[in-house]
Amino acid sequence: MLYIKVPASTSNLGPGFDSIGMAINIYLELEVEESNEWDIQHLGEVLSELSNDENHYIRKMCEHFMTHFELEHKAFKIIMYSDIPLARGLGSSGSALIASLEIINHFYQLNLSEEERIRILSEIEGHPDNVAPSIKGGIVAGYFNHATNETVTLSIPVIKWPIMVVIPNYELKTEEARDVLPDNMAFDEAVKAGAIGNMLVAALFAKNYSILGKMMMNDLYHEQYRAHLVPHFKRVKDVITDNCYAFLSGAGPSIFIVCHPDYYDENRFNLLKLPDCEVKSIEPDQEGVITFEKDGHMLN
Ligand SMILES: Nc1ncnc2c1ncn2[C@@H]1O[C@H](COP(=O)(O)OP(=O)(O)OP(=O)(O)O)[C@@H](O)[C@H]1O
Ligand SMILES: N[C@@H](CCO)C(=O)O
Repeated sequence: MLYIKVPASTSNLGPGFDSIGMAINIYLELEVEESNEWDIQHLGEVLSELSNDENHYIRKMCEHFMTHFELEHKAFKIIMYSDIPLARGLGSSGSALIASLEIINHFYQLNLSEEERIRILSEIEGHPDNVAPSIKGGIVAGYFNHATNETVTLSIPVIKWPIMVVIPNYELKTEEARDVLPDNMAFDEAVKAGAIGNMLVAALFAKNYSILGKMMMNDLYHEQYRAHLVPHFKRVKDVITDNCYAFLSGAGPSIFIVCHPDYYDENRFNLLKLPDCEVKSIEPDQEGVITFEKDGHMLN
């Protein structure tokens, strides 16, 4: 029996659009074995609405990889549990994609390296900021070069201040949140946006979380275009104090909060009063995806 555990991710960290993400301690777990026919079972609430037919994303991606690598098609029995809410900007599709490639890598003994898996999956997603951190763990900066089909990634020290995520009770599909982005950006605006992103990375390495927070809240690439899709974003910004910083997690609608330790309790309490959302205290996941063979079931 193959066991796979994939962390969720928050991407962009504000101005690191499509290129910086962090793995977090919310997980997708799977038990997988070869079978005569496809059989996908969902445990728990989060995945309960998903179909288990041929349109299931993990099945579709496994079949895609079998064709891509010119492999004889196999079927699998999968039992799956997830705490990663779907279409909330916490990388659920990236985690499912990683699980699919882990299955193929294991059962066909492809021995794909970590870098190779990140490259293959970044090409499918179009950007590495969910899959790279969920594979490597921690915060990862990545660049996917569409022209040469290469990916470069490097790890960055994780944030030491407390973090929370506000998860609204509605979905926002990444596709919809990308459709509202502009096709072009003026040169001077792009220079400013890049400088803010550079300062974000410098602040992470310098562990200067006040500057980090300010940079997180100064994104020019995507938040202004997506804000109308996430009414909770303004409500969150209205209740947090000056030492607490908020950015849109991935494509939204979840909102990520990084908070000075002395102000954490007060801010958490205020956020808990907001209607129609869940507030979770979380931590970075430092391990990334885990895959191993085992006897018997762990999920039931
Ligand atoms: N474990 C899973 N099994 C099957 N399909 C999944 C799974 N997780 C996610 N999906 C599919 O991915 C869709 C959500 O993908 P989408 O890219 O819109 O959001 P996200 O990945 O949660 O957010 P973001 O990319 O902004 O971080 C779900 O509606 C579902 O179809
Ligand atoms: N960087 C991506 C993450 C969502 O997959 C975005 O913001 O659209």
